[in-house]
Amino acid sequence: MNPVPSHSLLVIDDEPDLRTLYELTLLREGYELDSAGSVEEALARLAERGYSAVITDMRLPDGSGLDVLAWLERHGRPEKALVITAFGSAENAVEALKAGAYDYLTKPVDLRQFRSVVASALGRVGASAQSAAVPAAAPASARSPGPRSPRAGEAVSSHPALHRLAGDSAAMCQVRALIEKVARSMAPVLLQGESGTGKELVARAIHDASPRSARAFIAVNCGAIPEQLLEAEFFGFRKGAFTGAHEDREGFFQAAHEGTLFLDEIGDLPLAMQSKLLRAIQERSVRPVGAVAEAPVNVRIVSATHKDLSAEVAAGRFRQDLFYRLNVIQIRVPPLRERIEDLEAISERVLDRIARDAGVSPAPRLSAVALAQLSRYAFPGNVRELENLLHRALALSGGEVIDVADLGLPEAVLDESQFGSLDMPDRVSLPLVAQPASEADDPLPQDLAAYLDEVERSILLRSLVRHGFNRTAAGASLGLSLRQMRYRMARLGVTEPSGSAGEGG
Ligand SMILES: Nc1ncnc2c1ncn2[C@@H]1O[C@H](COP(=O)(O)OP(=O)(O)OP(=O)(O)O)[C@@H](O)[C@H]1O
Repeated sequence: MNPVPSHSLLVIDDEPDLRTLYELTLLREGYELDSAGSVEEALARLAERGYSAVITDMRLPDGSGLDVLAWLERHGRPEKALVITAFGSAENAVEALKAGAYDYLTKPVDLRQFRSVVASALGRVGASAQSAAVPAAAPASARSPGPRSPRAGEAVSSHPALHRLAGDSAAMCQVRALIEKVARSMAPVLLQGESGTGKELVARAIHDASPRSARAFIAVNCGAIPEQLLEAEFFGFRKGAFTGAHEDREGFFQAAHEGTLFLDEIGDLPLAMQSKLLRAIQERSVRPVGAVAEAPVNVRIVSATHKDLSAEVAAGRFRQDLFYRLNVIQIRVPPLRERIEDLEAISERVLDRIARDAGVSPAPRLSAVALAQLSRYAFPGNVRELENLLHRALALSGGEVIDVADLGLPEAVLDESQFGSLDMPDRVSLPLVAQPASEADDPLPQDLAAYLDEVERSILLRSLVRHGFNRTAAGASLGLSLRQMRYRMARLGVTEPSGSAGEGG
């Protein structure tokens, strides 16, 4: 292998023998090296210069590897951090990953794995890992040392991969910010969310925004594989391992080598397979069925479930130690009804896609009334159900505009109380403008709509003032959701003074 002197590393360990071992291993790979024996020494070196990556032991005489991670984080440093933890201390590994470590290794350190993890941290994908089982080699992705993670309050520069997730609700923005943050590390991610919410799309975005994007993203639906085939599918098999095994075949792990393995419906994995998966994750190596030796693999695991996995653990259906390994970082993908303000953007995106696939141009649009009706539907099947509904509606409409009739949503399935209609008759203003009997002869407004608008505007303003311009609270006091409140304010041109509470809690 060609030396790559441009990569510089800082190795932190208080045991001189181990330091020497790491140094010899890494020097042979062509890296430039510095070493330190304590937190204090490490921070002094880091204050002097930057490195491509830092490799630190967890336990140090004057502190812990986490202190080094915290310093890097505090100073917005771009170095990737690898942490070496004592064997069996999963808590430490999890803590390190949560603190921003790129990856961890357990003692005693397997040198082949060590080289491979360092290469992966430096973006030298494939540099020193075994490659027999690797699918078509792709060029190593160039590493650009960006910030370690977005600081609080800092705008997240969004990666193109994130644009596939339509919607700008607060919940969706948070999901995108988390994806961007976790994409850089090796930490396992657990996606939790109802069926059809977009978990696979999120998993793909994590992969595409990560340094592994040039390698494979392998998606596996754990619930769809017959139990007796699981081991062969996950780890591959050797020719002759069982009847019908006419040739060697790689499994999901080998196919995802140096890439990402997405384990969908992980809660459906039988207990026996859970043990084997845990072992593969801990050992970072797999043994194909019928093989004698294990082969190292470098795979990032993203898993997903619609189940409450901690309840599954409590019920004895899911291994606690595996849950612990998979759930280092959790991202909740909320149901569509909790971010109904995303409906328009997602519908547009879906209609564009359907039209493109069908070769139709321009893409059809939802009429305002159709959108209002959709927003009153709870979407138990989430975005996937919306997609199916739009497919059907498009076929029925046959034109450029999809209207209420094309949606085929019976009134009985629409929920006014929770989701509210944008076009509903005004429940607030009508009773309030009813005049007392003594005023029965007062002149009637010449423009009823404008008159009612004025009444509504004044009520909205009074309630906003009373609630310090907190739109959520003001809306709630009038029996309106935040979305309805926003719509009415926009329609009537009611604005809030700058610096006010806005949406509030
Ligand atoms: N924010 C979004 N913007 C655009 N399309 C989306 C969005 N979220 C989901 N989709 C689309 O909705 C469909 C369902 O998404 P996906 O398969 O990722 O959901 P899932 O949560 O993994 O479902 P399941 O749990 O059933 O496997 C996909 O076609 C996906 O492209």
